Amino acid sequence: MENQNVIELRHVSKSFDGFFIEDFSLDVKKGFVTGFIGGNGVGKSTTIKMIMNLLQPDSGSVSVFGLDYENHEKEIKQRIGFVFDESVFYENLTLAELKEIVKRAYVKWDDSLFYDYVNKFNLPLNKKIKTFSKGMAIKASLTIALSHHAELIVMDEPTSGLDPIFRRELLEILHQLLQDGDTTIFFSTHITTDLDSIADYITFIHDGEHIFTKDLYQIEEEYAIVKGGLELLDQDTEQEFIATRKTAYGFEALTSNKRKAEEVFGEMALIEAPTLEDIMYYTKKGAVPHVQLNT
Ligand SMILES: Nc1ncnc2c1ncn2[C@@H]1O[C@H](COP(=O)(O)OP(=O)(O)OP(=O)(O)O)[C@@H](O)[C@H]1O
Repeated sequence: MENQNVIELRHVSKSFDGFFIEDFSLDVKKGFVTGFIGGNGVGKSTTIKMIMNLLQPDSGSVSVFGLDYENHEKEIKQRIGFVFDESVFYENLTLAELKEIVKRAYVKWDDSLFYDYVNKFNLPLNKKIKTFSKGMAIKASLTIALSHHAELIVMDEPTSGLDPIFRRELLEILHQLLQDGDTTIFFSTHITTDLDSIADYITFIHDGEHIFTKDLYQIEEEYAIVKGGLELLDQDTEQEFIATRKTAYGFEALTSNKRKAEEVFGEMALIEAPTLEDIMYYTKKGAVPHVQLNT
């Protein structure tokens, strides 16, 4: 049977001075959208660079389409469209000139698709790329990435620096790509609300550690924000929470065991669905176990 994971990281470690990813494993499922979330400096770009072979792990393995980079780099790169935040384009070129260079690298390059996106994004073909605004540069990067019928689209914060209208357009384009069949999309973002409408799975990384990959439904089933009076808190009940925030009026806390919280607190507390931002916020605060946030 064909492997249903397009990306597999196995026990990957990578360290920089003062930062490390250790024993990081990850599966990205074929044909789905996986949103990659986490705070600033937790290792998202580093992970994406390892997926793209722009950085090599110190140990562990990375495979894409079931292939390793050591023996299959060309084949893997043919099948990926990559969009990233930093401009590594040849900035003195125009988009038309850049296209002529890039198209030679891709067997499945499609000029008509390229011009469709250029028109859709209203991009100038004959202006130097260095004169592009940040949004235009991301649109240009996206245009290049989408013009060679890639099976996997990897994007490092594609929506950062984009206005809300284009962000919505981008999500629509991604929806269309998905309808065409087997395309897999993996992208990092800080704008977690973008994920509600498009992501099937969420991968959450914190301080170089893979906290979870879950589908949105599973997150809703397992995680909850619990709100109640301070009298409900004691050592035992607090153990249930990832982190607790106390105010003069009561507490608010995140649990990853919603059912247990319902059993323990019943009608005495409010039990609500958390946002992805809530999960990120409390996980960061709870990195020291059972931390109390007195605000
Ligand atoms: N080439 C490098 N040399 C040294 N340190 C690096 C290098 N690349 C990344 N780092 C460090 O690794 C850590 C993780 O960085 P990374 O860019 O992966 O985070 P991120 O999750 O993408 O953050 P952000 O959301 O802010 O872009 C940071 O502390 C960063 O300074």
